[in-house]
Amino acid sequence: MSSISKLSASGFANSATNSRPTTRSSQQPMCCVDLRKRTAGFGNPISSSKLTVGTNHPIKASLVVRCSKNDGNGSTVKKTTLHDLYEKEGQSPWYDNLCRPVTDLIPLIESGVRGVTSNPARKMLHVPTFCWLSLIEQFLFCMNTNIPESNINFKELVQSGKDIESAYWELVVKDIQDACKLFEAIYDETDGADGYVSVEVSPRLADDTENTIEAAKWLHKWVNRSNVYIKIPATAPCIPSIKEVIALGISVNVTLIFSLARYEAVIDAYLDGLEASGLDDLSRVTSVASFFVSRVDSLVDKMLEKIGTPEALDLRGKAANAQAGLAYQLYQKKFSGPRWEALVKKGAKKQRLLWASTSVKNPAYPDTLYVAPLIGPDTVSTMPDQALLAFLDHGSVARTIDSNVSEAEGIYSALEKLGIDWGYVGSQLELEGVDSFKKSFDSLLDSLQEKANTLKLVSL
Ligand SMILES: O=C(CO)[C@@H](O)[C@H](O)[C@H](O)[C@H](O)COP(=O)(O)O
Repeated sequence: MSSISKLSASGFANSATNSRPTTRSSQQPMCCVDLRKRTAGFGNPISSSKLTVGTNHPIKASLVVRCSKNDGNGSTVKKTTLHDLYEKEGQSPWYDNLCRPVTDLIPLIESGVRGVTSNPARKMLHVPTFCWLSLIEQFLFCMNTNIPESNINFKELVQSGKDIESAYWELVVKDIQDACKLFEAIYDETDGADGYVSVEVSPRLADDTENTIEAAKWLHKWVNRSNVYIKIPATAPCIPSIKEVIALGISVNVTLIFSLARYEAVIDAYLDGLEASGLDDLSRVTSVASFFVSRVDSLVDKMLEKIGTPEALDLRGKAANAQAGLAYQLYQKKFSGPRWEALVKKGAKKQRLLWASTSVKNPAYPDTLYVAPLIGPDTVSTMPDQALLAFLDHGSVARTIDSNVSEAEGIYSALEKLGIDWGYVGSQLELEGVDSFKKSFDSLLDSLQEKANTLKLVSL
């Protein structure tokens, strides 16, 4: 058996024996409200059945169609593996692609999606034929193809003299607010534990402690929704920003975490922030720690191939999930004991681990490799289109995240013995992650500027 098929057959995709007994497994899906009513007030709601950039996109289209089949249009909503994931195992499936129009999220929510993450950046899929489009790219695509692009009139913004970055934020904030409205029911039903929409501060601030704090305050105030997560990267300069922002009572999605050492610093920043906050009730300040998975394998696999021994080659495709398993152990350790119990008395909620970068980059690997082996209570898995589609189609739901801790420990130290420096892996991926987010952000602003120049010329 190849190392890869072994992985799915046993390894971290092991079927678990320690499933959490659930009190909700026999209930209906949590969010059965008529979500279409929630789009009232969007100004210019765009029907999800209409031809849009979202549904022009092949995988996104299949996902929306797949989920729409689940929409009983008034009749009972069918249960999916996403509902099972939450109800039986306590993991929240989120959608890693806040899309335009946000009404495309409705069938996904009805199919069990419980939150959404968004990126300012273009995310190149490591498959040569297409890429995901960021919100702004979708916006530009709509403008260029005469599809109603937004309720915000970009032309008017430009003509009123708005600079491009301000116009960018106007567009993004409106989408985030609309998406927040769609997830409000889940947020309310779970008393603020779930149903979040994330929006990231400018990636240009990743090495700027003070301005990240200011940007988070400004964005939080502007979006003005209880269920928004302000995304802050886990770079060394932003660790103190996270503490400060949490202390101010702002909920945070800490992103770009690639190593156990940095993850521990992130948890400490959350705990320090809660302790420093003057709030009597901490129940409304929540956080997720976004631990990236597939990118770890992409880098470590290359290093293993360079080493080239049979032992090294056999460890390909295993580093990311082994490290993630150990992160879950750390999570359990840090959110227990006297320090944590003191915060619980004031209503504090655990900072949930969120698995990000869950799409498979090596087509030889099983398509649910970064979802199925990482299932555990009080976690979130944010899945882009193809991972979500794969999991809906043939995902198996069982607690796997701690079903074989000693195997995870064994793999982690075997990799170390082979010369894989986990410190290097973490810092290299962080560097690449921050850099690519910055570059994409800059190129998006350039594209918007180009569009603005054309509009100005047209209006002269
Ligand atoms: O919000 C988050 C994590 O906080 C996610 O959107 C996260 O940025 C994405 O999962 C990653 O950027 C996707 O990474 P990848 O699949 O391109 O490696």
